[in-house]
Amino acid sequence: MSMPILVALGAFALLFLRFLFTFVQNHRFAKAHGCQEARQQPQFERIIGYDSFKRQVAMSKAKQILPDGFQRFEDVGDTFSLVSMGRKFWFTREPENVKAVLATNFKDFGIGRRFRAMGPLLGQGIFTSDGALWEHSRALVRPSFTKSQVADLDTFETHIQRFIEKIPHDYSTIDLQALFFQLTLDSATEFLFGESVDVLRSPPGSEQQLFGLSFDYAQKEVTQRTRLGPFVWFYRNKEFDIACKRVHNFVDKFVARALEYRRAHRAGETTSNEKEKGKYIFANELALATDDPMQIRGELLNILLAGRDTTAGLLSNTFFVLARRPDIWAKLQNEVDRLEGKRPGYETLRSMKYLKFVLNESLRLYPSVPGNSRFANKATTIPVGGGPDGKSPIFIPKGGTVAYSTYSMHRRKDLYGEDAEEYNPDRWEILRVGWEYLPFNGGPRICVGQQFALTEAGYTIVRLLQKFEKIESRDPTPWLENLHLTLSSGNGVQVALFAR
Ligand code: HEM
Repeated sequence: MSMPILVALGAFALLFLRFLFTFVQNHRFAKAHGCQEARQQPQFERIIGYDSFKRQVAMSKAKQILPDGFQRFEDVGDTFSLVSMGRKFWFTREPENVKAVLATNFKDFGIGRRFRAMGPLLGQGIFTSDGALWEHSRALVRPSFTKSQVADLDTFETHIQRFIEKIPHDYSTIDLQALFFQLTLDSATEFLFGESVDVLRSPPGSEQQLFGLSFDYAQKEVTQRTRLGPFVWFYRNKEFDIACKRVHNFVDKFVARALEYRRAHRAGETTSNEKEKGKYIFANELALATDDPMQIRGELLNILLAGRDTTAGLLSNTFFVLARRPDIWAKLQNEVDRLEGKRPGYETLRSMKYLKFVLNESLRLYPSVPGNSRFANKATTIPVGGGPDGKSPIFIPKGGTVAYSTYSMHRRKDLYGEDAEEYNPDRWEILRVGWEYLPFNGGPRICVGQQFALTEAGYTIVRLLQKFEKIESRDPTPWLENLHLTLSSGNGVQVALFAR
């Protein structure tokens, strides 16, 4: 036998032995933990699982990924496995499983190769990193989200006024969703960079507008890159590269300013930038903690991505419903009118009960992040879903993916009652929730911007209801999903608003 054949046979034998060893080890581990198999999504075959991939693509085109996923849970069970493009997934909408993945067994799971798809746009930062890098990012970013920093409503008011100026006074139709995305870009950049890109006012073709368009484009491409998995290495798109470059060049000016702030701060000087504004600037605070320009840029873009579309989606989905539900609009207006036209502060917003119910209910039926997944770093388990009664733990091998659907969990009738799919803010009068309600995630990676988002969304709703008497839907179609990394309304929010 020739040498190359001997080497090949040796390698094959080693691989086989390794496979056998892992198989026996996994089997023992699963048995010791009382694990049983999860239910299986019926499939044509479970080796490649092409049917599953095809269904996903078709549902995405029809804007039906979320209802289709919900129906699968209804048909197969609250936890099931399926194979798609050669990879096995465990899908779940069981609060106990989600809690295990995000909190109890947090160290057993990671975010996988998020950086691979998102790195070219976002770089390394809190959202794209794992392990020690993530811990470092989280520690860097966390102090910037205290109450005093997220409650800068004076600055936000200027953006709201620019937003209101864009609403026609002749009752003609406007897509509020497009405006909400501009509003949240303006306010997020103000908080992060110390200077808003002001897309609500900047002229077409301006540097600010180009930044907004490039960021939007690159973000959509990131969704596409995420779907491609390891095949992303073979995927080239020049426009994406140009968009990333534009975004980086734009942000780097603010990074340089922040580093100048650091130098001045250390020298005991005040920069003209800080003197002028005298306000909290996230980039500057980061620069006090690190002088690495790539890390500052990365964290800024990570937070822009995590915070901007999510809040715009929440506002859009809420106004989509409000335009069709005069009863809810009237109740909300009743509460808003108790302010007698005054601008609400942070504490006032927190005390507005019905406003809170409306936000809770929007995030229940239309969670801005409707699904997510985690990847096992080592052999582990999730507590329920195995065996014929679905009560046994399930074994998850190293590299296995657990995908959880917040959208489907939030619509379970056994958790929320027979009217689970109805928009009813009043349910929050008595509803007490734990892991079955998870719009902001849970465990160590819980959303850092939760209070920021709820304050901004609540303030926007109050100011719009103070300005407008009535809202009218100009779109007869039912709600459809617009699902990229986050969720918004597929047909936008086509309405007319009637000033008081
Ligand atoms: C309605 C609005 C929002 C919703 C529903 C929301 C939801 C979420 C969810 C579900 C996650 C977990 C993602 C994951 O682990 O894969 C998350 C993470 C995060 N969110 Fe939010 N978010 C919102 C607004 C914001 C805002 C306004 C900011 C900042 C200004 C923000 C900053 C972050 C950051 C930095 C993370 C990553 C945390 C980490 O990995 O440690 N979010 N958010």
